[in-house]
Amino acid sequence: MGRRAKNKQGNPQPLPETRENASKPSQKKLGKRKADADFDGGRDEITKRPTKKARESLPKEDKKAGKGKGKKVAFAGDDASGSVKSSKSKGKEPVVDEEDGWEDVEDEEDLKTHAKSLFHDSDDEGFVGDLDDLDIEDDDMLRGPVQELELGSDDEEIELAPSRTKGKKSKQHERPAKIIPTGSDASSDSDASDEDDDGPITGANMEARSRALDVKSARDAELDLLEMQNAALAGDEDGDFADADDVDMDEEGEGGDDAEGFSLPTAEEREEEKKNGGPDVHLVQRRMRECIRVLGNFKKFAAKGRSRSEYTQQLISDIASYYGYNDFLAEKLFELFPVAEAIEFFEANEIPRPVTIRTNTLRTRRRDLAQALINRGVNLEPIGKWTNVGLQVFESSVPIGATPEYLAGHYMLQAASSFLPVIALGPQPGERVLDMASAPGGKTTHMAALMENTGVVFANDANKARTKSLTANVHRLGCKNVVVCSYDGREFPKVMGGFDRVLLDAPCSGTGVISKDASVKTNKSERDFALLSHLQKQLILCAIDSVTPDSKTGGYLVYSTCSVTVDENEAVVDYALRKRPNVKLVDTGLEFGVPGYTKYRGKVFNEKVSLTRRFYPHVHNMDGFFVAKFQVEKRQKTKAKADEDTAAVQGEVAEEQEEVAFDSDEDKPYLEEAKRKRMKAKGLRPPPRSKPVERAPATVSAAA
Ligand SMILES: C[S@@+](CC[C@H](N)C(=O)[O-])C[C@H]1O[C@@H](n2cnc3c(N)ncnc32)[C@H](O)[C@@H]1O
Repeated sequence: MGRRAKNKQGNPQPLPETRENASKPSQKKLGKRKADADFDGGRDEITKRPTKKARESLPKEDKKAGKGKGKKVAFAGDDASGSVKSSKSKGKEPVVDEEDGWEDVEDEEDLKTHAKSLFHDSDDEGFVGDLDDLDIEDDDMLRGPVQELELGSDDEEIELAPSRTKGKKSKQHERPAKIIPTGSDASSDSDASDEDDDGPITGANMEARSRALDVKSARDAELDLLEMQNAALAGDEDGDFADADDVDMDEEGEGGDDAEGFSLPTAEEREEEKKNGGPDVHLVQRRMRECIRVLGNFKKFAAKGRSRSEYTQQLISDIASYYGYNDFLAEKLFELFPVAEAIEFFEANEIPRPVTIRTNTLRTRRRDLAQALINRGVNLEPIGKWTNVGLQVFESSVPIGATPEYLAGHYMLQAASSFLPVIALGPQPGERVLDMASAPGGKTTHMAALMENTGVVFANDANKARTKSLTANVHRLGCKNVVVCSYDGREFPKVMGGFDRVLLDAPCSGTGVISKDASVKTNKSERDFALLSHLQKQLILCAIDSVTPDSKTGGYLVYSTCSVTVDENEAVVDYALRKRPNVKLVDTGLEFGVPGYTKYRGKVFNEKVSLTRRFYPHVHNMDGFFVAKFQVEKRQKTKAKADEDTAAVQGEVAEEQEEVAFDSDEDKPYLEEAKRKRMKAKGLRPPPRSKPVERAPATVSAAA
């Protein structure tokens, strides 16, 4: 049985035709795609890239266009015909009226908002960097994200230069689609939905209609995805996707119609290609198109004697080469989706996500902040109805990370996806809360604000260096209920426990934030994922044990990552459910998001794992993210047994041989070394090493 036989896939669609108005290609390309910049005209005009602003609007509109028979798969070079927002009336003072949300942020042509988008790196997320973070010789064992945008020296990354393109025509009409308009948007925005049916587009209704389209396309995208997943899970052979992956992968083609001149390369030809420095980018694009077409209807289009797995392998190899991933990660991510959707995911990773800020309600109100920033020439709008503190920044004539409002702590530069775990956790005033892996503090400060500076938030991070930026943010934002500490999360609840709520925003691979950190494409190996999953499993048990089931107001844990892999998400959650019978998954309370997998490539998880939520760049126009919410109840066993259990976390994880073939002996030196570092950091003298630490060879076998 071939690799993808278990996952049925949606109908791959033909790639789009050449678009007449393809924009001039950007010079900033990855790997093979660089070649596109030099390519001009003809039928390969598809290889040109649209401008960045235009590309920002791609995912949703693509998704929309992708529905039904006319569905297309757009590659990076395709023209972006995303949802477009147009300017509103001119010549008025910009006014923000929070009551009505969006409509009241008037777009001013003369607000100097013509700059191209200035923000490429706006996230605070991710354990980005390789698993050398677990390398004891590297003094940064528990390193977190590369991008720490909200603080101190990290702020350099967002000290963005003001626009130099003042006087140019406004790009307001090129605004990217709003971030995940939700059902509540749709229902509350009656103007938009009413006008969606008929009537001419006018200056007055354009904004509302555009928004309604956003709402619809985001909903469609989620529904598409659900539909595809359900079809795959149900083995619905009559469904739209029946002819994709439900056929035995090793089945041979019957000799369908290859597109003119196309044939899969033989093993020798591939070798030859490699010798010559890899395939030509245009050949790769063409081959990807063809493989997608064939995999969409294998019986009809496959060449005689060629198997499904040959096409799949070729496609994955071409994806890796085209988008610049290592083969392992390209395959791992490809496997998450039906074929056509996988391409959308990879495409979305080439496009920066919208820049968003979170109003610090300890210092200001969103409407006041919006007004202040608009007056400085920032072009912004509320993010959506699902958050009453988020603002999406489209353009700015000032560096958004250095405004007086920023320095005064009126806002945090924070990815929209980062709001989600905090919303799900819902910390209450007066509670005792733990943020187990908190630096640089985006979520800590959000929690402090929701708690109205009452109660206490223990903001912990194992990486002491990173707690500096955490502390700086806590101060800047005026959080008075935060205690910063630096323990390995696996030491909880021994160091302290009894929390009403715990957030474990776990160190992860960062596969959800590839658009911000392209290094993830190449620096993650199979072993890295095994190590991370292992660490996450250890941390989640300790996080659970830190929650007091006696809490009068809470008793909750939220587990989140900015990764989309199943090993780091559903597998960890499922593990926790198995190891801690006193916890149950509850609804996250989030209005959108795709349910977590309950079955994945032969693994079957607890059915309640469907209560977890996945967020994708190509569906929600936000970073890839995962959120699970647990309720912790009283244990049925004695306290002594419970303590024993906590101490045995490492052993328990190692027992999970069927999940992750992790060698506990191998792990010991790492833990020992971590302990030595912690002691050193505390000014204590660590005991001598018991044996030299070496990296053991990878022992992990493919999860599938
Ligand atoms: C995804 S980042 C956290 C981002 C943070 N929650 C925020 O919103 O700003 C993961 C963090 O986990 C920390 N970390 C890694 N291993 C840890 C461990 N064993 N215990 C506690 N923290 C750890 C990293 O230093 C990193 O700062």
